[in-house]
Amino acid sequence: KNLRSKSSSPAIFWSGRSKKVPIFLFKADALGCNFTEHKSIANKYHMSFKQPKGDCKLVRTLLTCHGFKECEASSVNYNIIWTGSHVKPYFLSSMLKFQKVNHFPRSYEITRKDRLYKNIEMMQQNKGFKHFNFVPQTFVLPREYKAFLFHSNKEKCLWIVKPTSLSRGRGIFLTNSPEKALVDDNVVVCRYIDNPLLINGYKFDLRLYVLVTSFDPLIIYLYKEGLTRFATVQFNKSSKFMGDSCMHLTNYSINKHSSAYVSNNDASVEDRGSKWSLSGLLRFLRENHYDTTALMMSIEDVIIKTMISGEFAISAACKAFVPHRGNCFELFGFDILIDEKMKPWVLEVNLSPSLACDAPLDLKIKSNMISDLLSLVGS
Ligand SMILES: Nc1ncnc2c1ncn2[C@@H]1O[C@H](COP(=O)(O)OP(=O)(O)OP(=O)(O)O)[C@@H](O)[C@H]1O
Repeated sequence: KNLRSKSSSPAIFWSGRSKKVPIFLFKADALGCNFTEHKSIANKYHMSFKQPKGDCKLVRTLLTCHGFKECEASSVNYNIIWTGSHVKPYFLSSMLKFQKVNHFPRSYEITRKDRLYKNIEMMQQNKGFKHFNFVPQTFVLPREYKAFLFHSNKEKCLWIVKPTSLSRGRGIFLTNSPEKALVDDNVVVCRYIDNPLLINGYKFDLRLYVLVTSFDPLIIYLYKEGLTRFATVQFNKSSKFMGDSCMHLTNYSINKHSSAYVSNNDASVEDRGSKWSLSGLLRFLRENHYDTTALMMSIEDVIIKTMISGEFAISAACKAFVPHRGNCFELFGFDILIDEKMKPWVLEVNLSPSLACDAPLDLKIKSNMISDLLSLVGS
């Protein structure tokens, strides 16, 4: 019902979740349309830096450039639905063989912080802790406050508290006193990784793009390029600096407000300023004698294991609601922290990772990535 309630603009519809998320349906004009010319399109944007605004703008622009037309949400004659959130089961079950939607049912099993940890914890119990020890220990408060107190009293350490209802670093704080983690809001509290790998003294994390085209069998693609996001204050693990979010959080949305944020207006330079590309980072690490092949192998390993932890629930939901094997695909944004022992930690898996292009480097990486994704999904 909600999916079909019209908004003021005829082509944009709203799904009925707490956050209002636009849903776009597209129809291919030309049969056999593909995205093999995506590089020239990406370059065109790059050169003129015609910045697509908002997440769906990039997808919409790429699709319209390739002959797709946005169609009425009431249309049953569409090729692809692109939406920021899940679509309802009844909608999925009406899909025809050639139609695609950019989410799997129940993929929140890996994109919700609490569900992700519970699923990984289950794998730790069933398959051996050491094989699935790549997500920081997590408690959901107030529900698990007792268990949290028990663990935090056993071993003194730093915890990072994150409100479940907020994103982009909002409301996050560090604490070494467990009772301070109990606030009015529902939160997840995670063991703080206090030995991050540093570059020039700064903490960073990775945003990697992972496409799943099937959960049964599991088919995962890791995009070759990604983003490296730096904190803007040099790292110091002393509890004196616990309150400095520009030291401990690497979110762009937090650090962009810092006077120390260095933006990079040249997309051909990939290791300058507060945001680098993944390849810029790997080049820097290689030059400094780190084993980047081993690092990427362990990153692939944790990505695959993360997907395996949600595989059972998601493929069961697919069996129940998705009529054809190729109807669903999904792009996930993995946030990965590397510690000083070169061990990757999965901090979070983002549903509908941001496709906003605030800098030329974002545009270059994200437009190429989305073009490749659409080519792959459409082939
Ligand atoms: N367990 C941890 N140990 C060390 N640093 C962490 C940990 N968890 C989060 N961080 C830092 O805090 C930042 C924000 O955390 P996280 O991405 O989980 O929160 P968020 O506000 O939900 O962000 P997003 O907008 O990506 O959803 C991360 O980018 C990372 O720099």
